Amino acid sequence: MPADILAMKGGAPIVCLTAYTTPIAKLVDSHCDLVLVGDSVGMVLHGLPSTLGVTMEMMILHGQAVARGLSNALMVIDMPFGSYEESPAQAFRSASRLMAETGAGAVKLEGGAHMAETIAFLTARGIPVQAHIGLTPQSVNTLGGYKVQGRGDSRARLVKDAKAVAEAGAFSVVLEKVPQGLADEITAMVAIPTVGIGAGAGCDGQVLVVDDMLGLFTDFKPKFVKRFGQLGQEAEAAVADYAAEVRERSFPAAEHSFADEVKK
Ligand SMILES: Nc1nc(=O)c2c([nH]1)NC[C@@H]1CN(c3ccc(C(=O)N[C@@H](CCC(=O)O)C(=O)O)cc3)CN21
Ligand SMILES: CC(C)C(=O)C(=O)O
Ligand SMILES: [Mg+2]
Repeated sequence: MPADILAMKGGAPIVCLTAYTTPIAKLVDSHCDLVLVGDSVGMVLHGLPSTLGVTMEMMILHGQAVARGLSNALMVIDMPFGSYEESPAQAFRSASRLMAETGAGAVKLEGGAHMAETIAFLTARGIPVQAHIGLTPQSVNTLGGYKVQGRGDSRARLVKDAKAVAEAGAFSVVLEKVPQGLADEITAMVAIPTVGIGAGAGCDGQVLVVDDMLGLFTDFKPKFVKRFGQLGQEAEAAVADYAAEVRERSFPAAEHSFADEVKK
């Protein structure tokens, strides 16, 4: 429940990973407090160039798949670009649909002070909201790239954003690509847990894209990613071995094949 996450403020670090499919949800469920069906799914699984092309239909399909794999962690689902920014009413229609059709326990949306009214509108109507500030990938075109946020002039604005989403009723806030000192300051200041991605070790929790931390990609490694595995390399080596064995007819072996008659 979102209330359990809120209660972890200042306590044991909140563990969060993304998941987009049932098998990965099953794998991460018992280890995580929170599992995020991120709109990063568009870039990670569908080959989109950014998260802007992700649709409600994609989020619902992946949300349903993840829900089938979870029995422990709280499922949070990203609201896709264009599904909530226009008005609180539009956000309620989209968020209620995401929750009703997937069984998610909360939604996440990008934005600070300018989304506070929407966050208050949703929470007042039974929809727990996780906010996401700092580097908000759905705004990549106005931010001018996937850059660190909150240095220099924008520092004070980020502090205001964190306060605004907390006061609006968000049960938690994701801080993405924020300098660690600023993340520490925000964490100390707001009453809700901060979940960092590229925001230092002082946050109340951490989140990563599961494919990144598994090392499934060999071509994408932002500074904030640590590869806890090398699954991409392992997978490629396995595919190469398969191809070689097919070409030399050593696979399939007798043990993978069926006799014409079963011996009595
Ligand atoms: N696989 C994956 N992991 C993510 O963390 C992630 C996604 N996809 N897609 C949605 C957003 C986009 N995010 C991104 C995308 C790119 C960078 C990146 O390229 N960072 C570079 C520097 C780029 C720059 O400064 O312009 C880095 O080294 O951190 C970081 C986060 C985070 N999210
Ligand atoms: C990286 C996390 C915070 C996210 O928003 C996503 O996966 O879409
Ligand atoms: Mg996202």
